[in-house]
Formats: sequence, C-alpha cells, structure tokens
Amino acid sequence: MAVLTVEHVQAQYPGAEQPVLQDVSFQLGSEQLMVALGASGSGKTTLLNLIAGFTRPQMGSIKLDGEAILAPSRDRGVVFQDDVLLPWQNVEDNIAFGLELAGIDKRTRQKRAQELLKLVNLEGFGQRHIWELSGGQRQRVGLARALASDPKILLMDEPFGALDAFIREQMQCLLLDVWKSTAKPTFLITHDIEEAVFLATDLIILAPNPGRIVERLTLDFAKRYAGGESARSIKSDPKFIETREHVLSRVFIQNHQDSRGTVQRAPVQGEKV
Ligand SMILES: Nc1ncnc2c1ncn2[C@@H]1O[C@H](COP(=O)(O)OP(=O)(O)OP(=O)(O)O)[C@@H](O)[C@H]1O
Repeated sequence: MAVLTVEHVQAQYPGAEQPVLQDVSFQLGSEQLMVALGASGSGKTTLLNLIAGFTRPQMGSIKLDGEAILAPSRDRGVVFQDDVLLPWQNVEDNIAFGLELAGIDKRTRQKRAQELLKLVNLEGFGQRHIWELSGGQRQRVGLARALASDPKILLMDEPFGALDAFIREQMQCLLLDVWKSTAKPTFLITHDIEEAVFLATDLIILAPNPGRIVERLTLDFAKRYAGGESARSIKSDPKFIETREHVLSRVFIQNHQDSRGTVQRAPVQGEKV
C-alpha cells in the first residue's frame, strides 16, 4: 500500500514565468526507497520541501497515509546536506532534541538515542561534542536525529553531497543498512547519478522548465545490497554500468549538454516509461 501519494502537483514561485513543478505524480510504498534525480533547477528541493510540509503546492495533493500534508510534522524525518546540528549540545542530546521538544522524559530520550547510535554505527559517541566528529559522522548523527521520533517516512535532501567519494559510499551503504532494518519508506534527492542508481528501488528523473518527471525506473541494486552483495560488486556489474550510462544520457539530454548528439537510448531493466 502506498504511504505517500503525490498527485498532479504544481508549484510556482511568485514572479516566476513558469511552474517550478508541473503535474508531478507518484506513489511511495513501505518497501521503497525513491530517489529523485535531475539537473540543477529541475525542482528536486522544491518537491522535497512540499513533501516535508515546509511549503504548499498551488495545485494537486500530497498525502501521507491518506492524510493531506499541510505543515511540517514529526511524521516526516528530514536529513539535509548541511547537518544543522546544535554545536552546544553533545551527540546524544542532538539526536534526542526533537524528543525533548515533544516533552519526552530524559530516561526515554537517552534510551532511544543509544538505540539510534547503535543503528548508525556510532556506539560510544553519545557524549562527544559535535565539533569532534568528521563530516560522515555528523551525517550519521543527522540521520539518527531524523529517525528519533520514529517518523512514517524519511526525507533526505542531498545528504551526502558534501562528503568525499570514499566516505560517500560508506554512507550509501549505511543508509541501505538502516533502510533495511527500519523498513522506513525513504525519499532522497541527489545530483549524483551513480548514487541514485545504487540507492533507488524507484528512480524518478526530473527535467527543468517546467520541473516534471520524464522517466521512471524500477531498480534492484539496493535490494541486492540489502541481500548481502557488496557495493563494489554491484557497482562494477555491467548491468549497473549500463543503467548508470542510460540515466546519465537522460540527464544530459535534459540539459542539452550532449553537443555531439551521440547519446544512445538503451533499454534497461525495469524500464516503465
Ligand atoms: N524560494 C524560492 N523563490 C523563488 N524561486 C525559487 C525558490 N526556490 C527555488 N527557486 C527556483 O526554482 C527552481 C528549482 O529550484 P530547486 O532548488 O527546487 O531545484 P533543484 O533541482 O533542487 O536544484 P539544485 O539541484 O540546484 O539544488 C530554480 O530555478 C530556483 O531558482
């Protein structure tokens, strides 16, 4: 059953000549990790902000478990590229910050923070200061914090964009481990094509002017990782490379950057267009 339903959404910023998003529709179910990929300006962050309830669409509807999203809520855990952690609080207090605001008692908060530290492989880091953590560790704290209130859905806006390639892959794997063990439906946006293909069970490709979905793919690489195959083995598989190149060509076509006009339209696994 779909947890998140986005139907015919249109959004336009004041003064803009055309909508930033036009007729965007999709569903996200409980077993899914949806990635939205697209060129800069295709409306990815706008879409995530709408789902988070930070802004409202001009037309269409967005529903979580059948209820319209009208404002931010603890139902939706959000992870940003900039971790926005509180530097004057330690790791444990940062993770439990939302629970404290919700009036949850200290003992319960500490217990939940300990569970989440274990989940994101940061056991023993609870009393550390934020400035003592690496970039990847800070993103783990951000992920743990987003999960603290046991949201219905996890929303991630370029969460690994500031990390170097090696740490980025570690974080992709950690996210898939967390996705597998929590079974949280996840909506993630990224610029990174390899990341999108690796993480997505469902990939939507957005094009700009106006922002719209131009392709949808169902992929199985995340499930293969969750089933025990290594990230390196998956990413070097010819099927993965073929899919990555196909997606790359689609993003290039949108951007009109393929000056040689040599992009081939190869059919790939799970293609639904
Ligand atoms: N608050 C705003 N007011 C007016 N225009 C905005 C606002 N936020 C975004 N835009 C415009 O809407 C378009 C889409 O922006 P958005 O950030 O959603 O795209 P994106 O795909 O996430 O881009 P990027 O990958 O560069 O972050 C851009 O042209 C941007 O300039």
